[in-house]
Amino acid sequence: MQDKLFIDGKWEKPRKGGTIDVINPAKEEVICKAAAGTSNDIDHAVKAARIAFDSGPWPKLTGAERARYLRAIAGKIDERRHALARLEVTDNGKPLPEALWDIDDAAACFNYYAGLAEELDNNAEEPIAVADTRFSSKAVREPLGVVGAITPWNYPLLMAAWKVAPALAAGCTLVLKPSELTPLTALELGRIAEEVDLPPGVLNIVTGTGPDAGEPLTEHPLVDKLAFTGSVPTGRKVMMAGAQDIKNISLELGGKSPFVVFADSDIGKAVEWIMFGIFWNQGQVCSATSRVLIEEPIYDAVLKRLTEEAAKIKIGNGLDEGTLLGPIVSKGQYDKILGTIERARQDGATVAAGGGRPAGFDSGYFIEPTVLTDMAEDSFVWREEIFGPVVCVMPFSDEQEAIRLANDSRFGLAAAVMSEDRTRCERVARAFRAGIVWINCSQPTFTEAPWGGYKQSGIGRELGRWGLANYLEVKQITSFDADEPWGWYIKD
Ligand SMILES: NC(=O)c1ccc[n+]([C@@H]2O[C@H](COP(=O)([O-])OP(=O)(O)OC[C@H]3O[C@@H](n4cnc5c(N)ncnc54)[C@H](O)[C@@H]3O)[C@@H](O)[C@H]2O)c1
Ligand SMILES: NCCCC=O
Ligand code: NA
Repeated sequence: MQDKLFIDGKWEKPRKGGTIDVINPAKEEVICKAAAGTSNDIDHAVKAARIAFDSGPWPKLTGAERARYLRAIAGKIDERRHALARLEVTDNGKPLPEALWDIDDAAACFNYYAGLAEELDNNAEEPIAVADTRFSSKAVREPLGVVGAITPWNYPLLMAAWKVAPALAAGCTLVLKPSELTPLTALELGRIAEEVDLPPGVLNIVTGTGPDAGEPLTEHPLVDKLAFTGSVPTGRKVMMAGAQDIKNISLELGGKSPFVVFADSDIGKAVEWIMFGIFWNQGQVCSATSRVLIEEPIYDAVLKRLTEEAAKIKIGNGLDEGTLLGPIVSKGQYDKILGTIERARQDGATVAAGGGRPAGFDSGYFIEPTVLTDMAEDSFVWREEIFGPVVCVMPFSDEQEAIRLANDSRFGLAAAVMSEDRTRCERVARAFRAGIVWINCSQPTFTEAPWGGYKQSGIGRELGRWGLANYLEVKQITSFDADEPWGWYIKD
């Protein structure tokens, strides 16, 4: 199955017959071969999705009927949570407890959007009061059409769920193109779709590389919407490709999110959340708080404790008991992160903890939890996303300076603030130019709350009711209800 594509309800070999090695990053071993889909496969999948949308039952079902499929998918994910989590660890490298959490979140996401699909039966129509009482008007929400969904490797099944669940709830059909680095759990989603008898063509899954499978999907004229999660450079390409046909686009891109810690914070709590903000998932989190700003009176104490605690994190294969930091997802990302640490050193930064490959690891793309200090505000490491377990720490003198430093970025995905003073937290939260703000914590993510970025971190919001709105068109239906003639040209 892994070397096949899921198109129109059937598993088929890619038309050009190519494969991609799927690698376990903890061992640098090939686990299996996935199908290398290309433009012909994408064309076939998009046409299947188009037919399923234009003449199939899916968009015409009631929300409650679609909800039954979504709940069935959630149930199947839940049934095989252990197998899916282990597969995610083997493909991505993350520690097993994190993978289990992701799988549970993915199931919860399908259940949540099942609820919103049911609600659509009652709230898809909204009466609009218009000024001229001879008319009545209403806004009707309808499924947007065929979606091209492109996902990254950091949360493989969860990022797919964030798109597939709301799109299905809305009545759309999809072609999902998962990351070539971690395609396995997305293929399992295809198997689940088959088991729950999702109508053919409603969900199609085409594995392949960005240029060979992703790009043709973004350029396909029969796709109505592109839903993309990934890096800013690729997001830019997706937007440009979508511009050709004026496709609806939502982008969830990168970040360089700040975490502002005020001097009245508890040192232990601050260090724990700083660590969760950057070492969870090996720092491969779009919203990772990778720039930590600490108020001067506690800077030395926080830094000391942070470097001590970072050095204690248990590194290992994600399947091993007690592992809290697994390998980086791929050789490419591993080299990129080590290269950035080296560049930071050359630019004058101090490596206060970690900074390289941990001792005793012969294979696997492992990097130590790394703490950098003394970097310049305009340095590469302070400004660019690293997407690894590397945190930059800088002192600040007052609230105004903290806000200036926090917002001085082309990104605006997330931000966090810690202080005992709730009024100050609220004030700083409002001052951040970011789509997600955490107070006295960093990273907890809830299916019900909107997710997305300001500035170059993206366009649109996933999750919550905003996530459903991504996949709905709004139609105005206005009726002239008066008995008298209109009387503009014909007066009698
Ligand atoms: N904002 C969020 O919610 C969020 C979530 C996860 C990851 N991210 C971001 O994703 C990035 C890491 O993920 P990545 O390395 O997989 O990103 P990426 O941009 O390299 O790849 C993302 C996806 O796009 C595909 N792709 C590559 N080139 C393409 C092209 N020309 N046309 C169409 N598709 C193409 C890839 O195959 C992959 O499926 C980070 O920058 C991270 O911040 C953001
Ligand atoms: N907690 C999930 C974050 C998704 C972005 O990378
Ligand atoms: Na992999």
